Amino acid sequence: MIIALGTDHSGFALKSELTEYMESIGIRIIDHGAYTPERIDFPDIARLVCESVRKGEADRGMMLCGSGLGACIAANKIPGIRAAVCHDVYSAHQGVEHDDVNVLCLGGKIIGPWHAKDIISAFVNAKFSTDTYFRQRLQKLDQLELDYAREWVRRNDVP
Ligand SMILES: O=C(CO)[C@H](O)[C@H](O)[C@H](O)COP(=O)(O)O
Repeated sequence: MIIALGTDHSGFALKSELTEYMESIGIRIIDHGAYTPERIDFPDIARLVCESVRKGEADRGMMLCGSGLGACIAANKIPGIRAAVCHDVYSAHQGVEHDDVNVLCLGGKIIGPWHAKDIISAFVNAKFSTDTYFRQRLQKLDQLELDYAREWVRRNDVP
């Protein structure tokens, strides 16, 4: 599996502790930074990670920030992205199985590397369910995205 990986400064230390493990379990990483611990805004990195997923360069994405929350909010602004903060193993696999989560968000100030490794393993080994009703819910998520994009276009008087 190919994972587009990104972090801001607050997740930088955790990212550094995870890459070797990820490669050891067969994950190929596309590293979108940050490459140093200097302050950097998570929306800028989330854009790169999510674009990588949207373009199909990566199968899934992973974003780190201090809490995981800012990264998750940013990622979920991007069409086609279903990001989730998962700080437990159950959410990490259930999120993929039921909701087709495609960007895992972790908080570098919240969890340590050992717990993060278990969560990553659960995330990458999980597959979206074949049950029709989960697919129907995804279609409803897409419809929400479309409806509000249309509303934005109307409100901003875009021809
Ligand atoms: O957790 C975050 C957003 O949800 C960020 O990664 C930052 O850690 C947090 O906002 C604090 O920012 P600062 O620039 O480190 O003060």
